[in-house]
Amino acid sequence: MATTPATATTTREQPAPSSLARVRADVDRELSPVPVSPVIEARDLNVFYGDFHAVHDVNLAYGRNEITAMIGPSGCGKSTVLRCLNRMNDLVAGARVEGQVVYHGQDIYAKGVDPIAVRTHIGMVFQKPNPFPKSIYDNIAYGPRVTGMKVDSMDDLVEEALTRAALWDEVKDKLKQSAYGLSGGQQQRLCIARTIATRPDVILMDEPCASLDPIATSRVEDLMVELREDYTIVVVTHNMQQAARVSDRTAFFTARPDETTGNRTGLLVEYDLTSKIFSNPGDQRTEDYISGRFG
Ligand SMILES: Nc1ncnc2c1ncn2[C@@H]1O[C@H](COP(=O)(O)OP(=O)(O)OP(=O)(O)O)[C@@H](O)[C@H]1O
Repeated sequence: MATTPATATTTREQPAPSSLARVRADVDRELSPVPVSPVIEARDLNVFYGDFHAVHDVNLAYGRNEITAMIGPSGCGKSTVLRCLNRMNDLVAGARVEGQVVYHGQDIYAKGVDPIAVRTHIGMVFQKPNPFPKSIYDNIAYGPRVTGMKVDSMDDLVEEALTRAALWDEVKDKLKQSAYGLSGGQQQRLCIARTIATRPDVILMDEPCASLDPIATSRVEDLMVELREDYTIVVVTHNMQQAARVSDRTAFFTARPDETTGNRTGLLVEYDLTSKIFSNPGDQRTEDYISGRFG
């Protein structure tokens, strides 16, 4: 069984477009070429929707306290892979997963593993902010309550989660008001706070800024970089500037058409440090994509 992620095997000389060069000094840091002691790892991951082979043989390790971006053209399987990482695909009719997702040494698809427990450790933030039709306070308290989490003071936990999500100052005087009264960007930070409240150590984000304006996007990106200190973050994004701005490592996926059926199966092309992917990718397909030649 292959456990090492795909890595570049060739060196290319053409530089990436300057707009994708790293622009945030606070993101850069020294990292080993592959993640040391990954928190979560996809091994020989294949995903099917009915007869359709959506994702082929993905091997990818997600480093502790790192932000990993998954990028690639529409339909290459990024969201499908993301949903495998906390068994969200269990909820999709007809979806079937083969291979392993190993979280702290445990295959989360092994017999007897409770998917709800998995999702409290590996939380997810979706493309559209989806607060519950409840107060701001109850949105945060909901997860700890339903999972029976032992909490000394719910008030403290709510404050802590909202503070970590950089929202406390904006909402501390209206905790009993409906979450629907918040702006889209605030709602997304509330959803991040709600995820944090169950004390996960991995946060999955599926295009978390897709419905936000540039200012709200920038707040969420800042938050991601702050949260990296305590969490392992995996983000699917269509926005290559965003991947270049916030992530430590980037995985580039593409979709390969089947010669007989024409069905397009997603595969991992290349995975490396973000600075390398956007300046000197090892695969022509990556370079074509990041330079806008296809996708
Ligand atoms: N619930 C589903 N049932 C059937 N096929 C699906 C389902 N979800 C995704 N697919 C198919 O699986 C493939 C991968 O989809 P996925 O959404 O993971 O790709 P993606 O790279 O995230 O795309 P996008 O960037 O457009 O969101 C696509 O061909 C898609 O049509």
